[in-house]
Amino acid sequence: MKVAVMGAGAIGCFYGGLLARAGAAVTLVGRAQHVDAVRERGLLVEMGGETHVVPVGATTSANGVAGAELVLFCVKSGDTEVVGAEMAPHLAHDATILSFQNGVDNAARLGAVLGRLVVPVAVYVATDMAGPGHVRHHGRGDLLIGPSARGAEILTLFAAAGISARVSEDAIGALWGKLVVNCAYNALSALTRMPYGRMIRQDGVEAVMRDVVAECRAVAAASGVALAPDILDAVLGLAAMMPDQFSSTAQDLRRGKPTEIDHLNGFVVRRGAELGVPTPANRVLLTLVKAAEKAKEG
Ligand SMILES: NC(=O)C1=CN([C@@H]2O[C@H](COP(=O)(O)OP(=O)(O)OC[C@H]3O[C@@H](n4cnc5c(N)ncnc54)[C@H](OP(=O)(O)O)[C@@H]3O)[C@@H](O)[C@H]2O)C=CC1
Ligand SMILES: CC(C)(CO)C(=O)C(=O)O
Repeated sequence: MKVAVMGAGAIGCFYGGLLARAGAAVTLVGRAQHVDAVRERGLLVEMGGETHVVPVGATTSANGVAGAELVLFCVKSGDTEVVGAEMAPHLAHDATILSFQNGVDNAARLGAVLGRLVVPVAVYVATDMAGPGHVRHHGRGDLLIGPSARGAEILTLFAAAGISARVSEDAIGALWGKLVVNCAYNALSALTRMPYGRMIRQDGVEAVMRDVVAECRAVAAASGVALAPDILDAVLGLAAMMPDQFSSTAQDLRRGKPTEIDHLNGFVVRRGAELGVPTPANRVLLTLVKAAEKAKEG
């Protein structure tokens, strides 16, 4: 299967790199600094104490998706519409498009831009970019993929690359579960500039997290989504599992990059307003992160 990765960052380089290493024909579409490095010496995939040098196609142009049967869509949530529109004219009519993004509505939003089905994927991994064309794996890697006509073929491709994946009717439900975790941790870690272990021990923080989760539950229920009954325990337990982790929102803010907060707490606030469900705790976190994004602009 010919594969294209739209958005060669931490997620795109990791999964694109694993597929290419297993022999798939992969093209990464990314920014010039990554594309230049990959063309010069291959993609570096650092995992399990080893660094693999993976030869893989790379381009800065959205026409890199042309002819791909499978497209992994890996840009941040705020870029979905713009990047979707860039790649739309180049897509094969029968390409299968997988949204490898956090947030619960990226596949639907991209599908609206492209006028076709986009398959949601819940991505359970921790990766980051260590430098140009150099991705680093920190844990997990398994995928829950929504149904598509090519589901079996995709699983075979991923299995050959050592990627653990399964097809599920409930990928969106799984993304809601991730959303609740993100709503509870991302903004608070960004605003306190603390990793989860320290953050949750601060006075009042756990109580705020409980309020955030309760609001997410109410919005999910009003949306017809049943979250796991033990979601609160799972959320609170994550701090002990990842005590040194800073949220991606904290990392984005520190680097002066736009965060995905509009698609995390922001999504819950918007959906709550549509459904008449109050979301004051999520709204405060959203407002403070949006204001903090502006702080660097002076
Ligand atoms: N990293 C992780 O461990 C996990 C991430 N996710 C989710 O995966 C998604 C992707 O995250 P992640 O990979 O970390 O993000 P990154 O920012 O590392 O990767 C996205 C890349 O796409 C690039 N890009 C944006 N627009 C274009 C364009 N028009 N043409 C070419 N390249 C473009 C970005 O460049 P630029 O920054 O210059 O715009 C960036 O390099 C997010 O929704 C995230 O929440 C989910 C699970 C874990
Ligand atoms: C799971 C969590 C909260 C881990 O940091 C994450 O997805 C993020 O930082 O965006």
